[in-house]
Amino acid sequence: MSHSSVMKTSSSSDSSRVLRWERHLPATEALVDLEDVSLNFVSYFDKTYSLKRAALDLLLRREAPMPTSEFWALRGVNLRIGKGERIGIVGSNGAGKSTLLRLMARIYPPTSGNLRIRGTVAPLIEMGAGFNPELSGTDNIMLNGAMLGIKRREMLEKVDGIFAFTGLREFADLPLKYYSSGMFMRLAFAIATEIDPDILLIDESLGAGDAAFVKKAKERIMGLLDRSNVVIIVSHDMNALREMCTRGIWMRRGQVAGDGPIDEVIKRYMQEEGPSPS
Ligand SMILES: Nc1ncnc2c1ncn2[C@@H]1O[C@H](COP(=O)(O)OP(=O)(O)OP(=O)(O)O)[C@@H](O)[C@H]1O
Repeated sequence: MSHSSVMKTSSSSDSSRVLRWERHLPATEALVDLEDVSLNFVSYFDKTYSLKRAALDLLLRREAPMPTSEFWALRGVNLRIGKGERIGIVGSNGAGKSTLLRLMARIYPPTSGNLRIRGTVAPLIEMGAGFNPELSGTDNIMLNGAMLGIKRREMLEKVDGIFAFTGLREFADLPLKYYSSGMFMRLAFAIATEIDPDILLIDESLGAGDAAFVKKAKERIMGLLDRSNVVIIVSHDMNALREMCTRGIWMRRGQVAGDGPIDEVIKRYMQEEGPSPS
């Protein structure tokens, strides 16, 4: 990569240190470019609104309460990701990691800021999205291909390779609802990687397979990198992230608290938010 990088520590508004990797990747070279992106979830349920109160409101012909709570799951996120980068996203529960991935998959639009994604995106995000439990394995492969914008003929040529990689050929005609979660995960992973996306988004799912499959999956991710694809992984498995990623992004309360070499970011994250030694 042509851009240079410098590690810096600065102070954020909540006075905790923010680790930044000053990157000089021009916007034209970025496959993923987030500029001051924020995302707000509005809850349409007032949690204190009980059945009793609803009945009273109805009886007294009072207006039901308007949606009250809103929550910023992402705040002012700036990120630029270039070809060949393998990103590991770390952070505590609820920090915004999965939301960030869903935003990059264009499942959620940003509430404010700019999001630019260039190239094909294969999201391995949640088991279920893009799959139909009533259809066979083969039909689900075709369905996913259609959703990812792959031509039917092109996808048909990939079916064999997908079953070879997963070892699930004998289950090709079985409806997906009879697959175990491990089998399902294999299929989803094989589809997402077989189409050779420019950007592969993975949420935790790597941990779900048996050891042999996890090894094969890691090799495939490394192969994607050789072809300069971008791989972005959300995981709580620090060892897997150290092994597979080059750059770490640490999310804290919806904000980027650290961005830099994976080892450095994990070290700082564990120091500040990791389990305290007993
Ligand atoms: N669809 C939604 N509607 C409302 N709030 C949501 C929605 N999705 C996520 N959130 C909230 O946004 C915050 C960030 O959630 P997110 O799933 O991104 O966290 P995470 O860092 O991936 O956590 P974990 O490690 O537990 O998976 C959480 O407080 C969560 O409750």
